[in-house]
Amino acid sequence: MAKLFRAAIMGPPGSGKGTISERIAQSFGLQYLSSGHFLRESISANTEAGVQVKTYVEKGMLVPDHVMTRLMMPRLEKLSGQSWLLDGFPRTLVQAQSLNSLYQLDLVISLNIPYETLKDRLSDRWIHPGSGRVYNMGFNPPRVQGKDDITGEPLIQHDDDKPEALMARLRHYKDVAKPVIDLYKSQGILHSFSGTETDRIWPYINSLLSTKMHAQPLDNHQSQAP
Ligand SMILES: Nc1nc2c(ncn2[C@@H]2O[C@H](COP(=O)(O)OP(=O)(O)O)[C@@H](O)[C@H]2O)c(=O)[nH]1
Ligand SMILES: Nc1ncnc2c1ncn2[C@@H]1O[C@H](COP(=O)(O)OP(=O)(O)O)[C@@H](O)[C@H]1O
Repeated sequence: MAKLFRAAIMGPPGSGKGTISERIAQSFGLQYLSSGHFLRESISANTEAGVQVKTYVEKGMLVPDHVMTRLMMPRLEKLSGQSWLLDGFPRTLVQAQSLNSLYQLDLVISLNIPYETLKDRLSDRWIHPGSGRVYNMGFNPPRVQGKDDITGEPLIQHDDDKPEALMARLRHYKDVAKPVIDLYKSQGILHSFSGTETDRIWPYINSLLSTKMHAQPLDNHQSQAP
């Protein structure tokens, strides 16, 4: 059996993390964990964590590090025998250090997408709040306008995806992400991809993952016959 593979994807809001993660999960069988999805799930289930994080998420502010770590770690522990891909976590240096103390990542993907592209995409982004499924009216529209493909429920737009909130969000993202990116660069596991179209970036990510996952040394303990 191949060794476990652990990856994270980083990039500003709208850079295509969710879209690319879905392709990675499908093509390579990694478990996909999205911090934003877990947060929204806790909020709609009205759990203790959900009550704690609601105001931050609604205002587009970062949830405090210790709350985020407490939300994510148990979910990673449950996946102890599996390969996974993290989206949206770690977002700060403190979160990255907490993660590092428990798991060594094999690969971090960083997406660099021009501001104008992000602005256009997010103003066209519609979400199914129950599942986190993401649509774009030009790129991947729902089958029926304004309705989720699976449940038929209405789609919504996040207030913080509107252009007036976006510039501040992107600036903030850059400030917070820089030390995290530097950390992963210094560990030699950071791979950056630039471009304006997911479909053009995807083949490079696909080929990187194929190489990296096949290059993983076999785990002798698990591969030996009993
Ligand atoms: N026009 C266009 N839209 C895209 C492309 N890639 C992703 N999107 C859309 O852009 C929005 C942001 O993508 P998403 O994966 O949610 O980004 P995230 O915020 O980084 O997770 C969504 O509405 C996607 O459907 C692309 O190459 N072109
Ligand atoms: N790792 C994190 N640390 C702190 N807050 C987070 C984290 N991940 C998500 N959030 C919160 O959840 C919101 C939605 O996150 P996400 O779905 O990743 O959207 P986006 O990529 O559009 O920022 C963020 O605006 C922030 O409030």
